[in-house]
Amino acid sequence: MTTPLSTIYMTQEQDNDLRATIHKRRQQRNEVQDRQREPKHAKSLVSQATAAALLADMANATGGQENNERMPAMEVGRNEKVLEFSRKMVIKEPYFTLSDSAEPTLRVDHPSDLGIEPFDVGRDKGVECAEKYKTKGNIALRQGDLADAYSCYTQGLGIALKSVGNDGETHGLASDIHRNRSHVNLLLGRFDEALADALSSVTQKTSDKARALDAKAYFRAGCAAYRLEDWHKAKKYFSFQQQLAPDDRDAKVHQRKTEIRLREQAGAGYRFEKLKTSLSRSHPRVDAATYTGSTAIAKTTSHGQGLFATNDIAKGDIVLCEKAFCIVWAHEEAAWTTMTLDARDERIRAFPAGLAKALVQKLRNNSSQVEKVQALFSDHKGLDQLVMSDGEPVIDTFQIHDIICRNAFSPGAQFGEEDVRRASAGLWIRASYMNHSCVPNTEREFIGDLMVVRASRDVKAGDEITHIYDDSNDLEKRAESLMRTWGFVCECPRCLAEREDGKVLRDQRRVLEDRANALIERESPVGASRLVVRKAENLAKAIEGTYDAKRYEGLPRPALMNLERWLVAARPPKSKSRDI
Ligand SMILES: C[S@@+](CC[C@H](N)C(=O)[O-])C[C@H]1O[C@@H](n2cnc3c(N)ncnc32)[C@H](O)[C@@H]1O
Repeated sequence: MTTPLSTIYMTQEQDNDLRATIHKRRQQRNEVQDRQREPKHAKSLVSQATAAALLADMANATGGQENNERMPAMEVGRNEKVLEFSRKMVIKEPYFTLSDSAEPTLRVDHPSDLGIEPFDVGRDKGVECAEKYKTKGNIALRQGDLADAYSCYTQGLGIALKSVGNDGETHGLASDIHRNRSHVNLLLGRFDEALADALSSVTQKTSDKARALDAKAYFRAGCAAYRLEDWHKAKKYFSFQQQLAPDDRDAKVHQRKTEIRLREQAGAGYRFEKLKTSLSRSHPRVDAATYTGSTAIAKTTSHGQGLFATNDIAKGDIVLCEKAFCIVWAHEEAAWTTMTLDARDERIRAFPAGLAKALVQKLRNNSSQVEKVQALFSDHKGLDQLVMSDGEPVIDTFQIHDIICRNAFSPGAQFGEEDVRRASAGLWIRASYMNHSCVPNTEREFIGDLMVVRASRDVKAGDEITHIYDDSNDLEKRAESLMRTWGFVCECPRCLAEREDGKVLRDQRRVLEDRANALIERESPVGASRLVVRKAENLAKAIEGTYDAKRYEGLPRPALMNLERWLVAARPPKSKSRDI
């Protein structure tokens, strides 16, 4: 990435302040940790516990607050209320604890530790009960309460499915609920289940009504597959929809869109200009497929896995185009940076916590996507296969933290100013396999969340595809950043040559480069006087002189690049030079 995502440079004073705060917090937490907690058994709470009562109870038990004072609803991140007071919560192995600022807190270690008491629809049994849940779900959906709608449909479905086979009516009811829940799942971003629900709802009956409902189900299946970027499946389901509802315009539009995605996936047909014009602050994500190009993931000799060219790629050609797996833009509500102190090396780093949250949520919602993220490089090994618990994938958030630190990219400030506190960050899975080189063979640009990687020189089949993680010309700064953010020492030919130069020569080159940059900034190349051009030429010669011809054979001379560009623009064409 051009700007390392998780490296922040602070003054010594800021660093000390932050460390002091963290150590104070740790101490406070250690002090309160030994205080007696009030463990309570779940059963003693559940019977009468609404969230409000539970929280008030907790406040009394731990904080000694007044009876009428209620704890605020549990906070996650920034004042985000996740417990609703209208619902009954059940907490497995509940216990109260004190936060690091000694506030009474309810501790839940995993989302599956928190259950929501089912809605009660009265004494009805069987089909009537399922019907009531369906109606309640429909009302919740109309009111935009997706969580309640989901919960009602799920309960209704559980009952309806048990009655399948007894009579056709009940089967129809299960289909209806599956179809409705598929819609809710699409809205909730739960695409795996949306797809499964949609397909389960298909009746294959031949009445007009049944065909219309099946068309709707296939539409939802197509949309879910589209969002999972499974274009072949999406095309199949949209075509089933079209067969059942030939006049449906939506089906045609989606079918056409999916065909465009398939062409993009095959590498024939990105319309970059159109994609650029489709972007805005409110629509910062492109509707496009990923093209993995002539690339394959394989083991490198010394730095884990890498990306390799499977064909020759000419300079300027596309190596790969990848849509972000998950991205949070700086201007979005979800953007949020935290400072983390890594216990492994005691370093403080800025971390895109908003991206971590969005990624964990996406994975929890779609277990089919978990393993390809877990397979990405991280120091904290975590889980290497999908583990399910209570129907949900287990996500090791420490592993996700590490994966983000090592693999996330910054797509640049495409929609306004950014700073370290609110910076755009995303995860591109295929591109994550590209290792670093200070003499890379690719360069990249972003169109919204589409990363376009092109060859910056000719690449031969079998070559490793690399990009530059930190493009500083200063060896020390670059090495520090590569170690701090990605944990390795670069052994590329450029680093070896610069190390061999020694500090004195490198410093000398840097002074000359600074002078060259100052000249470039001061003087426009257009109409520059001969004196200034001569000065620039002398500087270029001096910089060139710091590069040992043998040591730098075949290597770029980055300290010269800006000045050379300036000289090309400044040197007057031959016809004019006669006039001077
Ligand atoms: C984004 S991942 C690259 C893919 C990774 N090699 C893998 O096995 O999946 C970044 C990590 O790869 C390793 N890496 C990348 N470039 C390297 C290089 N030039 N030399 C040594 N290790 C490198 C470092 O461990 C770094 O943290």
